[in-house]
Amino acid sequence: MWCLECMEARRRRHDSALTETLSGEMPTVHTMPVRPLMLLFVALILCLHPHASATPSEAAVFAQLRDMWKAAPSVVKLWVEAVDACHGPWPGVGCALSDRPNVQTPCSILYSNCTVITLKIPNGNLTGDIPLILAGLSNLRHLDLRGNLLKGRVTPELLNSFPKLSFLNLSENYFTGTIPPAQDAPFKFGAWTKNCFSSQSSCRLASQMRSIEECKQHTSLQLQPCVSWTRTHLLLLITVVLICPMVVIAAVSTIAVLYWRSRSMEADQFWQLKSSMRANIEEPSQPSICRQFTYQELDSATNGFHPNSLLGGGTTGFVYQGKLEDGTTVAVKQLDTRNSGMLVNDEFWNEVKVRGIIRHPNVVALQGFFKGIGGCDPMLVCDYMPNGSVLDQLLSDDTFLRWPRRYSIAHGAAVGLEHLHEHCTPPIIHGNLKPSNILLDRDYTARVGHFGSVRMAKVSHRTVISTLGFVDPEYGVTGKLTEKSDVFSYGMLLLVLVSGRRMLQSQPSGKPQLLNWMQLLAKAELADLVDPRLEGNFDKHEVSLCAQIVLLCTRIQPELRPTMSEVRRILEGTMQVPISGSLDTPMTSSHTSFVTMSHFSGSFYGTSESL
Ligand SMILES: Nc1ncnc2c1ncn2[C@@H]1O[C@H](COP(=O)(O)OP(=O)(O)OP(=O)(O)O)[C@@H](O)[C@H]1O
Repeated sequence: MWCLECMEARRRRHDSALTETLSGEMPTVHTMPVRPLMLLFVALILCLHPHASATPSEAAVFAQLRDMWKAAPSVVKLWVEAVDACHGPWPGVGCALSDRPNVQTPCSILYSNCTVITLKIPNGNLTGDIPLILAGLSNLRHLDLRGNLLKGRVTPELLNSFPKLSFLNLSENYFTGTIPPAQDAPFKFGAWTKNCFSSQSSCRLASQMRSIEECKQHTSLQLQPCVSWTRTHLLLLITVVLICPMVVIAAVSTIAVLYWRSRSMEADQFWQLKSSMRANIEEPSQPSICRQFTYQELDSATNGFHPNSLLGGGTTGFVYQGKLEDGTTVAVKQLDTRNSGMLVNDEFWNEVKVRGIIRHPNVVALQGFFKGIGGCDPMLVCDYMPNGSVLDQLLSDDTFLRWPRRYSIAHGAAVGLEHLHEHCTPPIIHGNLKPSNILLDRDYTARVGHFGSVRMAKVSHRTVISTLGFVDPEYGVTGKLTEKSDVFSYGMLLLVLVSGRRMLQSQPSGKPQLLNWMQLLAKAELADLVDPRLEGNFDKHEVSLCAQIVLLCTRIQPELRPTMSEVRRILEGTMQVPISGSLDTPMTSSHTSFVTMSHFSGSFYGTSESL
């Protein structure tokens, strides 16, 4: 469009038009007598200044504009093609000298370098978009196209193509889109009224525009739907604005309070736990661990005391295996008060509660009790020992206790008894120590079980004597149980561990073999004493120690028997066996001395007469 050939063609057309004009087609006014002179003058000027006009590019722009808008009843019709835009009487076009572009000047033929600075075509019925070729009027400062039928978008790019524009009047057209933001408009003054520009939100026309209906008639106006702010919306907005912060504040405070309370509860629990621990340590008599069971609990734990749950039984009742609701396996001992002569009174239960807090690796823990309400037998609930009792192990054909395990059981039972005698306040006397009451946990660690029940229940003399062989003969005389009674029983237990089950079997006479073995002990060879099932696989030194402890523990005079801590230390090898001045036979002698190792190297002397 702006090429040189194009402009040259126009130039030629322009020259021919001028020739035509000069040959007589000028308006009537020019047919006056001065006409030849004027034409001659113009021709002379044009000869002198062949380029005395708007710039070639501007001329080309106007040529196109005239082609484009010539149909419209506007000033464009008066643009005479034969005359340059800046020199001819072109209505609506204003020019200035190129070196003084700010001052509009009638660009007479005396001046050559003119440029278009003003274009005013108001109310000219111009249609279509703003022609982009207008950008060719690079010095345009004033553009007035108001009151036409122009439409389309006035984009920032279009406005930027008039870098020198200072006044723009596009009002009373049908432009759409949004009013260009002020920062995008290079001009100082802009007039946009009575168009179809929408507001920034694009939902309605901006102020001072035409009506929407009018715009819709002349344009393809499409507005985005507006959110109409009704009163309800406003109320909602106010509510949200007011309530949201309150809700947030309430939530934050609630969380803070809950957090603070949980922290203080944790602290309370910590101090409660700490003080309860202190109470347990400082007040061992507090029955905090031993709990009272209901009959239903124990009934369902033992599957209704089903025979399949029966573990064994003794003189004071039967023992059942049970499973509590929390999954703990327990041994439930039913106390047969009717047949055993046990007196189970308040004193008994108080004692049970005290015993219930004792926890030691060599003592079977008492977990709880049932008081025997409603004609039901009272019961004691203990830790279940998976490997049963020493009695079970020795009598069983399936299991066989090797010597190291027997020695460790002897040691464990001694430690357990020592704990009851010497570390509990007041000291606890077992009163019924025997192989069925030394129980074995999963690791075959010996645990003293069912301790104290004989003493606590004040059982009849007959009941205790029924465990003949293990009971201190002194008890038969005095009816009084002491720690030394337990020491005697321990001695007998040790004898059983060394010599095996033969001791536990009864003779046809009904007398336990054990008594015979006690008689034999004094004179028997060591090898004869040891359980033949061991087949000689035992530690001779340990067996000797055990034999000496048996003799020490079974002395007829209780005060000459060792304490359980002494027994434990002898077994551990941290204490020598006390040397007596003379040989003291067990059970028979009133002599106060201890036996020596030398007694085991040969024969034992003396007999057990009293049992
Ligand atoms: N806590 C336990 N865990 C596993 N088995 C046990 C437990 N207590 C007892 N038993 C089993 O029950 C058997 C009998 O125990 P119980 O205490 O009734 O015998 P006992 O001492 O002869 O009786 P009593 O003390 O009435 O004379 C034991 O030999 C053992 O097999």
